[in-house]
Amino acid sequence: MVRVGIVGATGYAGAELVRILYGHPQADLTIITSRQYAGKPVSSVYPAFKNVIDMVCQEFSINAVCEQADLIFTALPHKIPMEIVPEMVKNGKRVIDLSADFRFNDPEKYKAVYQPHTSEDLMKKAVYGLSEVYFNQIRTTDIVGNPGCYPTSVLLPLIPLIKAGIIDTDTIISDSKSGVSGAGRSPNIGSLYCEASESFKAYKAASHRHNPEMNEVLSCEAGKPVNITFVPHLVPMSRGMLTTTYAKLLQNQDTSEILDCLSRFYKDRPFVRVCPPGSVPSTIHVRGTNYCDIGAVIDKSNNRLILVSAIDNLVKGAAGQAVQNMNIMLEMDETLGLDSVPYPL
Ligand SMILES: NC(=O)C1=CN([C@@H]2O[C@H](COP(=O)(O)OP(=O)(O)OC[C@H]3O[C@@H](n4cnc5c(N)ncnc54)[C@H](OP(=O)(O)O)[C@@H]3O)[C@@H](O)[C@H]2O)C=CC1
Ligand SMILES: CC(=O)N[C@@H](CCC(=O)OP(=O)(O)O)C(=O)O
Repeated sequence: MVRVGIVGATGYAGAELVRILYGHPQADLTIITSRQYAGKPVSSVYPAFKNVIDMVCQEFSINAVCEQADLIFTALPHKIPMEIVPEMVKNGKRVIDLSADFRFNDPEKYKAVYQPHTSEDLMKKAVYGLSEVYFNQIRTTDIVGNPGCYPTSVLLPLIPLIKAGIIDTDTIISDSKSGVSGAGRSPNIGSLYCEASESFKAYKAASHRHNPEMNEVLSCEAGKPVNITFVPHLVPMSRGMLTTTYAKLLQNQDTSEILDCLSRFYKDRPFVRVCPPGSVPSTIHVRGTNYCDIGAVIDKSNNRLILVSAIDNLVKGAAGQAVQNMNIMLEMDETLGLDSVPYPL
């Protein structure tokens, strides 16, 4: 059993961590923190947990968290984890951070998107937690920068094909649609029912903060600079993310060669499911699960590949992938705590 703690347990990603870790057979959830709900049971914030998880939230303190947990999840807004995670690591703790603070390798890139980093050394040591791709590095690290939800859905279909030299990396366009929980639980006008329901909008076209995160990883995998065009959209559903990616093929491959390449790359990875020829994924089929479903179609008239990937932004896009990373770090079965049977609809 490993003692685990969650800092920021009452946000959407934190609550999803509570749900998954509470049911994890090898994790003992010992401490959950929140400033607003300190002293209150998490079930008073999320009534679905009533009589199941009535654990009380504590005020955050480094000492309390380090005393009570050996592996810590931080599910806080960007820019806060870099102030507290170094102290946790100094105390010998292993940390999985869900924010962007430990995702980048290059401090200048982090600074360009967020602000100057206050813990550059640790940032450089951290491993990017895209579980299927960085499995071996995750096993031995003390600090994981869990990927953003959009990057997870964009990178998983692209990386095998880039590594195989199948697509022209100068022609990549990704178009993602996210459920509203992607914006977190803090009140903001864009998440209001009247603003988000019965509407479907693009935002931050070619200027979203996840674009540099994707570019850094893709450039590293391609061994040359890759700059993709990325446009996120908000769709009126609470959770789920669908990404459609377009890229020119370098040769005249057919769909079965693309699907074979993806299937080979992910053959030992239980959470990536490659769709059969002629079908593409839907968010409903991954809802509440840690799966990333991927489908491929070729537009023969343009020799253009179309990849469609679906994840649940709160699970594979955040808490589920974080627990998958914990399993990998602790050399446990990757699927522990994440293997419940998906809802059929
Ligand atoms: N939502 C999603 O789909 C995804 C989220 N993430 C990342 O996960 C992290 C959490 O996101 P999400 O759950 O959506 O956000 P929420 O806004 O829903 O939750 C944020 C949490 O952090 C706590 N918090 C807020 N401000 C502070 C502060 N100044 N100091 C300490 N604690 C604070 C809040 O609790 P309290 O105010 O009570 O302390 C709350 O528990 C973010 O870094 C986000 O980028 C990553 C991928 C997907
Ligand atoms: C729908 C929506 O608003 N999504 C968020 C991104 C989701 C996310 O949590 O990304 P980080 O982990 O990098 O914060 C946004 O566009 O800002």
